[in-house]
Amino acid sequence: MILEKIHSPADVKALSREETERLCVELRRFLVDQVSKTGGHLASNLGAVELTVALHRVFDTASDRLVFDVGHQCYVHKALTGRQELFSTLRTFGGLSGFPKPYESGHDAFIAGHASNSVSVALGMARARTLLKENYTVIALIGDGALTGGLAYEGLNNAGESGEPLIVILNDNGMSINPNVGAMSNHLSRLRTRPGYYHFKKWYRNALGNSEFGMKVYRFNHRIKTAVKKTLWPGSTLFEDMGFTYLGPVDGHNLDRLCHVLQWAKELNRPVVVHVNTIKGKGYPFAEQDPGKFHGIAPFDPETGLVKKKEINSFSHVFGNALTEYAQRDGRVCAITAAMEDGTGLHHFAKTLPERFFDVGIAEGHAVSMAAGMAKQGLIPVFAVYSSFLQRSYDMLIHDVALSNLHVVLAVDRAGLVGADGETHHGSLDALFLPEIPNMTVLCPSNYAELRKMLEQALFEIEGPVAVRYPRGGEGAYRDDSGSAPIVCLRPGTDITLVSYGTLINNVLEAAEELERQGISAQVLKLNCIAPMEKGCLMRSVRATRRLLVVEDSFGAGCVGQRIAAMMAEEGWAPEKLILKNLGKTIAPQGTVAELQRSYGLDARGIVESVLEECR
Ligand SMILES: Cc1ncc(C[n+]2csc(CCOP(=O)(O)OP(=O)(O)O)c2C)c(N)n1
Ligand SMILES: CC(=O)[C@@H](O)[C@H](O)COP(=O)(O)O
Ligand SMILES: [Mg+2]
Repeated sequence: MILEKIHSPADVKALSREETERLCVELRRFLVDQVSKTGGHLASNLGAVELTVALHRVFDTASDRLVFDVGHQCYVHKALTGRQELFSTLRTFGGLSGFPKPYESGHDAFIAGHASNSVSVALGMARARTLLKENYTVIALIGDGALTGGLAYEGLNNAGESGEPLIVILNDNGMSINPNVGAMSNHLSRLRTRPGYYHFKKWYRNALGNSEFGMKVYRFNHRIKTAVKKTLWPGSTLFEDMGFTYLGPVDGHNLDRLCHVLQWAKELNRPVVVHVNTIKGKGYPFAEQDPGKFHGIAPFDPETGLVKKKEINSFSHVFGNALTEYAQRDGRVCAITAAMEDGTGLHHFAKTLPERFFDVGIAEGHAVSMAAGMAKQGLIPVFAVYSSFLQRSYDMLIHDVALSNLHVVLAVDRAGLVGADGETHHGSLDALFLPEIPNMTVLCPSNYAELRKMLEQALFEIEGPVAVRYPRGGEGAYRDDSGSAPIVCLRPGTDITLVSYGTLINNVLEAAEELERQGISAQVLKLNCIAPMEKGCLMRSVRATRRLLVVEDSFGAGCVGQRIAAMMAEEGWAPEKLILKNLGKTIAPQGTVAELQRSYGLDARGIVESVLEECR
């Protein structure tokens, strides 16, 4: 086994050509084997095997800076940079992250998780290198999906004009999670089919020779070359028009070509785009056939490609089906996704009502502004989006939606702790920033029945912007429809008021039962609506029990508990005891949701312990 002997990129560089080919075969086997046990982002990594090996043959990631976009395709990089043995812990609590983490290794240049920032980060690094008179190469590795995000164009716009030596590698597999969308994707498809251009450039470069003089002539003859190229291949690439040297398209599974083109890009010493064609899922037939399913997959049987755990229903599925039903009832209802059709449960809607389904690419800010335009002209747009990705749209929510009080509906999926994706993906902010937005209503279903009902209210009863937020996964034991009141009392009690919203109410109810066994009578209030907040019921309850505990899986500053406390203070009153259980100032790591809730004391046991500590 060659892979076993790879402990650092130096070992990769020392391999013969034939050994390197074998390494790629072993890496694919390793990926399928490991990810089948832990789950993870398989298809993108399978597609990037040769590209990552080539990067480690040509560059030195200990000093050169390799900036991953999204970072879900970093597994091979991790395996080649001394972290092979940690793969059994991939995406688990305290284990190896599925994304680049500088705290894990100096080879991880920058944190990643959200798409489209790599060119901007890389340009920042390149500027730092130049100003500090240092000498290393900066590389942004961005997928064609991530290239649908507006931020990527801000980076390219600035980088192309800067003249700053920088390499942007475009890993083009025609796929985002679902097939890629948009005009840029079409432009890339056209480029993919003109390999002759790469060969012309290669010939031209070879004709000048590899000497220092030849390279100088190559660099300085840029204009002549461009003129010849324009005659032979009319129509330049967008990248060239933006000031980059464009190399490609290159077969991303041909190691020799990859190493050649990367070396060449390095020597050019200017802004370069290397366009690499890859196949998502390459080498594992199940993933090649269905790259969407293997983009991010739960543990599976490598022999059959079947997921081990039976698929359970989820909030996302219930949302998607309910929205389709409501849209069939009212022709104004439209669905918008930012490249998350499957994850947000919108596939059924997309198939049933394709003319009212809009996948805008990884463009959350655009999605919100487009929804605003739709709402202004009489449609009822629903933007289904993961909580942490909605952070990208903050100003659009205020400027384009809230200021005009437009009826845009946000279906905020993955609200709260999400689990194995970790730091970058937890929805720990939406319960803080959405209620702050003027005119915004924020509804918090605790189960499927409530989600269906609240979505209907959001669409047809409530005016202005409305968010319905729900977590990753499924409902818990609490399945009643608690009714339409903004706050409902689920359990009477006299010693303390326990407050929560969403599925965390399950933990609170469990805690209340345990407290009763221990002689403490806890009143349980469930917030169906966290904005605007209804104060009457809360005030009455806490005035009676004198003690208040609020449980949330959000950051502490500005959380619902703090807002309740502020509201009471405004009334000139405060509870004798106020216990706020949340994520505090910390960024929650990866792990199962149960493990994370345990570690923050947000589970029933943690709630009981806090109450006993404070109330005894
Ligand atoms: C801001 C943001 N929105 C959505 C996502 C979810 N997401 C993760 S990977 C991905 C597709 C990326 O496609 P591409 O960059 O082409 O990489 P590939 O998986 O094809 O290798 C999406 C939509 C994200 N990570 N960040
Ligand atoms: C890399 C990325 O951002 C997505 O693939 C994300 O991991 C999806 O998460 P879910 O598994 O919750 O859909
Ligand atoms: Mg892609």
